[in-house]
Amino acid sequence: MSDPITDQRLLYIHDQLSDEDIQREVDLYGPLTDSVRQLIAATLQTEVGEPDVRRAKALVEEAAAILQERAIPGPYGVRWGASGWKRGWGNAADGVRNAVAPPLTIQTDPDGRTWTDFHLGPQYEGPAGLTHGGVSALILDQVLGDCAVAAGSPGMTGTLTLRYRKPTPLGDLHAEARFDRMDGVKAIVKGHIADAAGICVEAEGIFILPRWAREAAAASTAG
Ligand SMILES: CCCCCCCCCCCCCC(=O)SCCNC(=O)CCNC(=O)[C@H](O)C(C)(C)COP(=O)(O)OP(=O)(O)OC[C@H]1O[C@@H](n2cnc3c(N)ncnc32)[C@H](O)[C@@H]1OP(=O)(O)O
Repeated sequence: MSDPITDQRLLYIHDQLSDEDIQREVDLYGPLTDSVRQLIAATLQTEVGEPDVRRAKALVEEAAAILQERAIPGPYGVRWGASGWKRGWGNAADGVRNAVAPPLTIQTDPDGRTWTDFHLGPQYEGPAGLTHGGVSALILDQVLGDCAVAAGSPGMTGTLTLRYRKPTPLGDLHAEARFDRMDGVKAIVKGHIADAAGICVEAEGIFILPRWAREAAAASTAG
């Protein structure tokens, strides 16, 4: 039987790709992912006739078959190249190869604040015309998690508390986070999503490096 911690560790991969090779992959797969993202929105919004829907379905299936001819068997994981360039390309919030990701481009200011301006299309709808609350949670989890990383305390989300203050529209939005404090091994980070009129969702996250990773880090420092 597989052990989830071992399985997770195996997906942190140092493959030593050069920056040039990684950039080539960004240039190749980034546009493919954008095309699939367009396809997702088009699938939702199309009003063409039945023959065109059937033709589109066959073309999509053909494209999927081409891509599946050679493919990894499971998740992408997190990979590092020779220079340390980190690729979480399967990440559901900001993965370069994940068409489900909005995607977010998260910036970090010199003072440690993380932020992103992003656009949510119709595929992220919950209540009519508004952002799905779970999508807001996805975005805040990532922006707050990256803020913990920037503060030098990377970790898994232990607890994420949200307060939905007013409905979040679809369209152009902003999210940001600031490191608040450490409480033992727990990094506490606060943030929000806002539209042009102000804050829609507030969040507080507790990020914890799992025990196995803390023990590995302590062992490498001791060694
Ligand atoms: C591996 C590296 C990961 C790096 C990721 C960077 C990605 C960045 C982007 C990320 C964005 C996306 C991110 C995602 O999507 S992360 C995906 C969603 N999160 C998960 O799946 C996490 C699942 N849970 C776990 O893995 C473990 O339970 C964790 C790691 C959370 C703690 O397990 P661990 O065995 O280490 O805990 P411990 O028993 O030694 O306790 C230690 C302390 O923590 C306190 N405590 C325990 N649990 C919780 C809790 N749930 N809330 C609040 N506090 C909690 C506990 O009381 C104690 O406090 P104190 O008594 O000392 O005061």
